[in-house]
Amino acid sequence: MDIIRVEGGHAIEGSVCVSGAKNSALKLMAATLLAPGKTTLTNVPNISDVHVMGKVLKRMGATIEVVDEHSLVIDTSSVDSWEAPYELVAKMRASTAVMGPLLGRFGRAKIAMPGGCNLGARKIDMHILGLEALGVEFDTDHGYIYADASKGLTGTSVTLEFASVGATENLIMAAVKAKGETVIDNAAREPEIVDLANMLNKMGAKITGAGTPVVTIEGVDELHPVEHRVVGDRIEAGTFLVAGAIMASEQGVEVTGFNPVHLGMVLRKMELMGIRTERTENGMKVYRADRIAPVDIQTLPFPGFPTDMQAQVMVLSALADGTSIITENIFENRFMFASELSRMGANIRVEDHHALIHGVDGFSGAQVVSPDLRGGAALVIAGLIAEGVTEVSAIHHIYRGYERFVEKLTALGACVERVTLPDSIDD
Ligand SMILES: CC(=O)N[C@H]1[C@@H](OP(=O)(O)OP(=O)(O)OC[C@H]2O[C@@H](n3ccc(=O)[nH]c3=O)[C@H](O)[C@@H]2O)O[C@H](CO)[C@@H](O)[C@@H]1O
Ligand SMILES: C=C(OP(=O)(O)O)C(=O)O
Repeated sequence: MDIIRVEGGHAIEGSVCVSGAKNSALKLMAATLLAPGKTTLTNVPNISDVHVMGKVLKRMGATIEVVDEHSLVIDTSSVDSWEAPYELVAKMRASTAVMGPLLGRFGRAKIAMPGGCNLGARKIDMHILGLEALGVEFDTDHGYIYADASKGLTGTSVTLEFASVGATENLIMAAVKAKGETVIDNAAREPEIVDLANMLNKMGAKITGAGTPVVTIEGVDELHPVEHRVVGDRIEAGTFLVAGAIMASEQGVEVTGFNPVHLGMVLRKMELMGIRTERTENGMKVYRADRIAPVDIQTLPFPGFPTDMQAQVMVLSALADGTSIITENIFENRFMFASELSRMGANIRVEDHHALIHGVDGFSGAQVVSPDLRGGAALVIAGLIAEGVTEVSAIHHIYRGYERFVEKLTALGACVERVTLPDSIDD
């Protein structure tokens, strides 16, 4: 079993460059299915979720050439299967992003039903309702969804009940090949959706309005392969900014490789907490806060505060002078992290989707378990300032979305290592 061991109390400084965004790269990889031929993706993060999406595409008959650690050439010309199997969907829910492209190109898809995960039920009913409006017929059998668009996809108007990222993406990727115009109202506006639309437009799609609540897609007959660079990971950037806010030396920590505009609400809340950040030529610099002010945050779809930054910012609020309140509106079960942070001395009371966080003077190192991807990363960050040693287990969650997390922190001067523990005699 591998764990991440952190010795607290070492200041960090210097510059860290974030990788390409997981939440964009996965969808861009799925979108290559729409353009038979070789699409080149650069700035692809080397993380386990990307490896899983690679396996999904290869199972369908795609070939993937790894040009270098961050560049992939994906050839989808010989794809001859339309199935995302259970063992891969169970590993990564974002495998469902192949549904829209498969329907767009082949008119059919067989996708294992994703089921819930440690964040909540995570249904895909909105994906299905939207695709049905485009003319897709659905059937479910033995845990699989069978989607059939053999009668063709026809442009339509879809109003999403909630601005779902995944539903918006699947609808866009199907609608690019539909006959006529599709309008998605109450579309999600995340920067990763804009990245997807940009790549699809380069491929020949006609999408306007991505990044606004109304996305319009004029269907086309064919898409062609392109070269595209994955947008920088705003959530990884935010994670390192939080690390700097609690442990930077006087020089501060610079985070590069992302667009600060994508972190607008996070930076605003950090400012309200008394954390000083400044724009640099290539990103943002953050300085350690002597005193952190309590804050009131609620997670919302972009441009609201991202749920994927909730755990990291809870670390800051747990050290504030006063009581903060964090409301989680996106996932019903995203406070598992709070009880792990409490093992390190945090004072947090969770009631439904609200967390009341009474600031404490410091954390004490402890053995804790990553409850999920962002919670795991946040525990490592908390360990940077904790007194003594923190050992974080279940770190496979962290490696789903953070490339070289330990190495990047170590390069900043943190005392962090990945350790393989011998099997216990009880195993
Ligand atoms: C791989 C990826 O890009 N993941 C991101 C994506 O997840 P994902 O695309 O799954 O998130 P959604 O925006 O779709 O989901 C938000 C909420 O809507 C619910 N819902 C969604 C679809 C549906 O058909 N029915 C339904 O009830 C979900 O259970 C959840 O409670 O956006 C989330 C919200 O910004 C981020 O936290 C995830 O990191
Ligand atoms: C929730 C996340 O991802 P996923 O949707 O892949 O589980 C995340 O990136 O924090």
